[in-house]
Amino acid sequence: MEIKDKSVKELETLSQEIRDRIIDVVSRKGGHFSSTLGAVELTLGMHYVFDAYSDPFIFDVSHQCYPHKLLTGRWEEFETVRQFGGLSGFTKPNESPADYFVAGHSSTSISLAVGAAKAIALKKENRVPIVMIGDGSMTAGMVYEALNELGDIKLPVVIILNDNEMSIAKPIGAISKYLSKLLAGKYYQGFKGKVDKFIKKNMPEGTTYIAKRMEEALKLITPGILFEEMGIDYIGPIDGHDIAEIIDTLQIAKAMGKPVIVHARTVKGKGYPIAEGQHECWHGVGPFNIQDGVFIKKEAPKAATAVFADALLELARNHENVVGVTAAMPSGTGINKLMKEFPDRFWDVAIAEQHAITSMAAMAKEGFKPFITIYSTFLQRGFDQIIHDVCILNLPVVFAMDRAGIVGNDGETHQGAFDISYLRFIPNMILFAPRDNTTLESGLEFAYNLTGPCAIRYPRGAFKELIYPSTPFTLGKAELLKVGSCKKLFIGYGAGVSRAIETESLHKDDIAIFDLRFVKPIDKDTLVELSKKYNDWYVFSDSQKQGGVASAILEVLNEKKIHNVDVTSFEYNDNFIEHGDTNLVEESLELLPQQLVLKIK
Ligand SMILES: Cc1ncc(C[n+]2csc(CCOP(=O)(O)OP(=O)(O)O)c2C)c(N)n1
Ligand SMILES: CC(=O)[C@@H](O)[C@H](O)COP(=O)(O)O
Ligand SMILES: [Mg+2]
Repeated sequence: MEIKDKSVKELETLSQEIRDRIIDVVSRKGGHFSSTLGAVELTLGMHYVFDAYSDPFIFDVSHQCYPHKLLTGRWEEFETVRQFGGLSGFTKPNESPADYFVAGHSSTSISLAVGAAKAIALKKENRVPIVMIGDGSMTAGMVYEALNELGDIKLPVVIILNDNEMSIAKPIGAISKYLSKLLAGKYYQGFKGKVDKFIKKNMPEGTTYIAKRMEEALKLITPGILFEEMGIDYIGPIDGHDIAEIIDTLQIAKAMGKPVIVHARTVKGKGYPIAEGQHECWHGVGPFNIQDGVFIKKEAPKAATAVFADALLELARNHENVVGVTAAMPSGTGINKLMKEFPDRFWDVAIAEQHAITSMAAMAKEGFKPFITIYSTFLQRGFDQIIHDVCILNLPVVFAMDRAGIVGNDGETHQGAFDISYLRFIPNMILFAPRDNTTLESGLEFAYNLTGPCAIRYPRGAFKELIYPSTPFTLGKAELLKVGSCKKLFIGYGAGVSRAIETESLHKDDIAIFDLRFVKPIDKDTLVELSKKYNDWYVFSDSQKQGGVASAILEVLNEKKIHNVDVTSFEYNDNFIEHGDTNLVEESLELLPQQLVLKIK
C-alpha cells in the first residue's frame, strides 16, 4: 500500500517492521546502526508528505538512510547492505532514482538543496527539496555557507534537523549546546499557540496590538532565533518519533513555500534499548548478538590506530608541547585516549577539518607540536588549509592520516586513496609511511623532531607483521630490505611493503625488496644506485596511481635521464573504488599477492 494512504496506526506498525529489518540485518552483517534507528519516523514522515521520486530527498552523510532504502524498493536487497556487490550503506543515485545524491562526507546536504532549489525555480517545477541533517553535521562550516545564501534567496527548502544530541561521540561546541537548549525549550508552535489562546481569553478586547508586540517579543526569545535571524523559519522542537506530529509539521513546512528548519528531537538507537542514547559504540557496528547486544569480536592483531594512539600518548607524556585534534572522530582516530589524559592539550573540534588544521597551524606558530589526526579521506576537506596555513609558513605540523588505502564497507566516499597525490606537490610537505607497527611508533618520534610539515599514513585495521626488523627513520632515506639475484626490484611503500614481501615469496625468482619509506623527499641517490643493478621495477602502495608513488619514481628516472628501467605500478587505477570487505575489493582489483605474482614478467 502507498505510504500516503496509510493511517498513523499503520505507519507506526510499519516503523516497527523497518526497525526489525534493520536490527536483524545489521546484527548479522554490521553497518551504521543507532543513527538509522533514530531516523525511522522522520523518514516515514518525509515519504508521507513528499515524493521521493520527484522532490529531492537529501540525507546528510546518509549513514541514516537505511529506512529510506527499505521504503524505496530495496527491502529484500537490504540483506546485502555494505557487502561487496551489494547495496551501498549510503545513498547512491545509480541504486535508485529515490536516492537524489551520493553522500558519505558530512554537511553537504543544504548546499545540495540550495542548488536543487535554484534549478527547480529556473525550470519552474513544483518540487521541494527535503533535507535530513543531524545535529553533528550542523557543526561543519559548509552548512552555514548554505544557510547564509538560502536565508537570502529564500527558495522553498524543508530541512529536518534530526537532533539526537549525538555526533559519533558526544557533540562538541557552541552550536550543539545551543541546539540542546532549544530541545529543552517548549514546543515552539505549541507554546506560541498557548500564548495566543491565553491573550484572547484573558486579555480585554483590543489587546491584539499587545499580542502582536508579544509575538515580536516571542520571536526575540523564540528558540530558533539563530536560524530566524538568517532568514530561515524555525519550527520546533517536535517529537521526532511521533509520526502524527511529524506529518502535521512537515505539511505546514512544505506549505510555507520558503526555507524552513524543522527541529526534531530523536533518540539515537531508538527501538533497540541497549543502543538508545549517547553510546558512541553503537554508531558503526560489527555483528552482534541481538539478545544481549554483545559484539561478536573476531580475533584481530592490534590495529594501527591503537598503535598510533599509544605511541602518541607516550610522546605527549614526554613532551608537553605535543598537542592534537580530531574532527569528531575521537574513538576512530584513538585521540579519545589523549583527550582523556590531556584534556587541555587534545581536542575534538567537531566536524570541522578546515578549522582543525588552521587552528593547529597557529599553535605550531606558538611553539607547540600539533598532531592533526584525520582520516585520509576526511583530510581532503582541509586541502587549502594545508597549503595556505601550514606549508607556506613551513610550520611543524604532523598530519596523522588514519584509514589510508582501501577502507572496506564505506566505499567510494571513504577510500584513503588520494592523500599521496594531493599532498606530494605541496612545497615543504614531507610524506612518509611506516611498514608495520614498530615503524609507526618510531615514525611518530621522527615526526616530532621534524621542523616542518609532514604527513604519515597508516591503514584501517592492522599492519601485517614483517620478518624484517624495524629501523628508525632518517629523512629522505629508503631501505633495501633484501637483495635479489635477478633484475627485478619490488618497491613497497607503507602497507605496500608487506604486499611486496608476500608477492615475492610466491615468485620463483629471488627478488630484491626495497622499502621506499619517503615519497617526499624521495631517496633519489639510492634509486639511481639500484637502477644499475635492477631494471624491472614493481611498485606496491595502497594509493592512487595518478600522482602516486610510481609517478614519483618515474619523475626521478626522468630527471636523472635513466632510461634502462621499466616501472610497473600496482597502485589503484583511475576509478572510484566500491564498497565491500577489503579482501574482496582488493581481489576485484587484482591486488592480492597471488594475483600480482601472475603479472610479474
Ligand atoms: C567531513 C566528515 N567528517 C567526519 C565524518 C565522520 N562522521 C560520520 S557520521 C558523523 C556524525 C554525524 O552526527 P549527526 O549528524 O548528528 O548524525 P547522527 O549519527 O547523530 O544521526 C561523523 C563525524 C564524515 N562523514 N564527514
Ligand atoms: C559515516 C562515517 O563517515 C563514519 O561513521 C565512518 O563510517 C567511520 O569509519 P570507520 O568505521 O573506519 O571508523
Ligand atoms: Mg546526531
